[in-house]
Amino acid sequence: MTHPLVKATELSCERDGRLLFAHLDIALYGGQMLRIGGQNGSGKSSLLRILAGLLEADSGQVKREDCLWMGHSNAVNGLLTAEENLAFLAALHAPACALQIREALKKVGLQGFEDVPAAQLSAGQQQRIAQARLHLPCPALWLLDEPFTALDSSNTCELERLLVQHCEQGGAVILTTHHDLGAKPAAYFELMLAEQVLA
Ligand SMILES: Nc1ncnc2c1ncn2[C@@H]1O[C@H](COP(=O)(O)OP(=O)(O)OP(=O)(O)O)[C@@H](O)[C@H]1O
Repeated sequence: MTHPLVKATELSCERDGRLLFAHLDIALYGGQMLRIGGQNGSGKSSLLRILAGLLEADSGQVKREDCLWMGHSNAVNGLLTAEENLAFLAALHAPACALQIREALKKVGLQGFEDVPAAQLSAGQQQRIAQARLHLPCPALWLLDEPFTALDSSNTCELERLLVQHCEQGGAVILTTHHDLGAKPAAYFELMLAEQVLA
């Protein structure tokens, strides 16, 4: 193994007077997947946001490579078409040409919807626009917050397959999900957050 794509040391986080986690160490290498689990409000999204650099921990350190972030809200703009949205999201990492964008939309089943404003698409279709980013050139480390929300069973299976393939090709995935994964890479780990209350 070389160096980890993300390494967190001694992380602690408290929100609204509640200790969510403390002294947490995480190191994830290429080829590995980590699922962060736990009940609603246990701190899964908070931890993922800290790993992505979107939220500051109360203590501890995070070192990581560039990452692809997909949050709870899919960052899709209802006024833009599916194609325009994906072009915008792709450009956060590497600009993609029109052909690549159309191919990626096709891979998530949005062929024929390229020119439709996202506001006129269903929640699952909007989620699939965001998911299409995973079919374009992007960083090796993927941080995904509840990526299966609003996806039907066939798209759920397809996304699971894609995540496994990404790990098998040397990428790494950290995700939060309440969904039981049907497909996992060989190097699969789970971190369950438990609710803790400050004394
Ligand atoms: N913006 C915020 N400001 C203050 N507290 C917050 C904020 N967002 C979340 N919290 C608190 O942090 C705690 C953990 O929230 P978080 O969203 O990390 O949990 P979660 O495990 O991802 O929950 P869920 O499964 O419902 O998505 C909750 O008690 C919540 O009230």
